[in-house]
Amino acid sequence: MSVAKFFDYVEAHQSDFIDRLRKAVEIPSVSSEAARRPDVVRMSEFLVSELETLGASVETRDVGMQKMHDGTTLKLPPVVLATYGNDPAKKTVLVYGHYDVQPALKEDGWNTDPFTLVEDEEGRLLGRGSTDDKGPILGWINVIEAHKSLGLELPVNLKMCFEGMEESGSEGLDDLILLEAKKYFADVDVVCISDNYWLGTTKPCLTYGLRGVSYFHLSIKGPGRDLHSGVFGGTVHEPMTDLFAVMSNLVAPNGKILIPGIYDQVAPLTEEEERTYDNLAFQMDELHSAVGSKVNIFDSERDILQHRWRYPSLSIHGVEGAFYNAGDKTVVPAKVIGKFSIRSVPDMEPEKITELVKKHIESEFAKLNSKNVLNIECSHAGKPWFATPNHWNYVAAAKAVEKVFNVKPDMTREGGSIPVTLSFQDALNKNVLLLPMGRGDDGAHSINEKLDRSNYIQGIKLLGTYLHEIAEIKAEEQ
Ligand SMILES: C[C@H](N)C(=O)N[C@@H](Cc1c[nH]cn1)C(=O)O
Ligand SMILES: [Zn+2]
Ligand SMILES: [Zn+2]
Repeated sequence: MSVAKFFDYVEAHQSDFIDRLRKAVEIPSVSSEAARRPDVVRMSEFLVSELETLGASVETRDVGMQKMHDGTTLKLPPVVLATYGNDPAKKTVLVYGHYDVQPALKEDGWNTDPFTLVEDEEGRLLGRGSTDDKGPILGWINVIEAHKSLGLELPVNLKMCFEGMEESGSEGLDDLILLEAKKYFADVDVVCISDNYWLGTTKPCLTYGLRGVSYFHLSIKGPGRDLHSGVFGGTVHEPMTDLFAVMSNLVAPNGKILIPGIYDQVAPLTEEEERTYDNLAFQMDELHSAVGSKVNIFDSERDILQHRWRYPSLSIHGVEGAFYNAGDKTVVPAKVIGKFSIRSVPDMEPEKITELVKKHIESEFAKLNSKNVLNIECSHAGKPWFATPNHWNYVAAAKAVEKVFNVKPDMTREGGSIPVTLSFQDALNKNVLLLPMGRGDDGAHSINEKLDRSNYIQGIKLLGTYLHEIAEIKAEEQ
């Protein structure tokens, strides 16, 4: 079938699709904040309603309770499972996305309210979740709408799995995938996830690798309450001083991780892998514009990509319990929790990472001779993922990119993490493809997150065309 009618529909309904994204961005579905949990649930209800209106069969799955760090529990948001089409003669494509978002406050430096979708004069659709991952999720829904309105059958059966905890470790989802592998997901042929970004700003890509992530909470407590630094400073072991001493020995300013043994598990770089970095559409100035300055550690594009994709990194994120407001409060915080994470790569194992981190931190803390109490916990961990990109799933996606963008896609890996990717690959034993919608400078997790109007609209065409190309794959190509 020619996709021309579908393309025309998408072009003509841009405003409707942007309105749908506007409604989604208005729901502040921040999974990491307990107070926002009702909004995360509201976001799931929004998706259910959109999908049901379009005639999909939808169910929500309760995935249990989340144990919070203070010992309380909180109900996890539901996983939305939906099916559109159920023809045994067609292939079945499972698509995954997440409807939760990272936190965002105007005071963080946003130019506009993060939970109001604003289109600027350059066609950038600004708002939290626009690119990560509400735009792509709605992309699939828009594809269904276009086909339904045009009276066209989808060329495949579409199964959807949308979760609300991806930004907080995908709690509960692995168990559901294992439970449903031979039931709800039994007839899945291939998996497609749109939840990452082009390498730069101009060329689409298909992605076949992700780093894993292990997130740590390092707490140090001592005094029974916050103290006056004038009265007690110099006379007590201060948790914040201990925390800074320990945390300053995690990573060097040049990015080298200081935890002994951490690089021992990293797979060596082969000549074959080295060649995959040749001719990628990635320029230093694109990195500078995505970062917002020229603070790159490495001077070559190749080194930058290798340190983003195939070497581990350690980032320090923040300190809970520390004084951080404007002004000069002279407090000694009684308990502080340092937050950091390690992006892991093949062949690193989360259990080994945690063991090495704990050993190193305990030994650094012991050197301080402090009477404070230290506790270190891994709050969530996901493994790195790697797929073979010559599967027909990738062939279909590459053809779709050529039809929509008139260019062959770059084949990339990604520095971020989507732990469920590996869960689907292992539990269903099916090929998984990452098919990004947004650009490398979208600012996911940052201030002023955006999705360009053209990426949203062309992205809808891409997702729809990919489904058509999957249907076109001949038996001998499989
Ligand atoms: C790549 C994806 N869009 C994403 O942002 N993933 C998150 C997942 C995560 C894990 N812990 C917290 N968030 C990421 O890579 O940070
Ligand atoms: Zn994210
Ligand atoms: Zn995401």
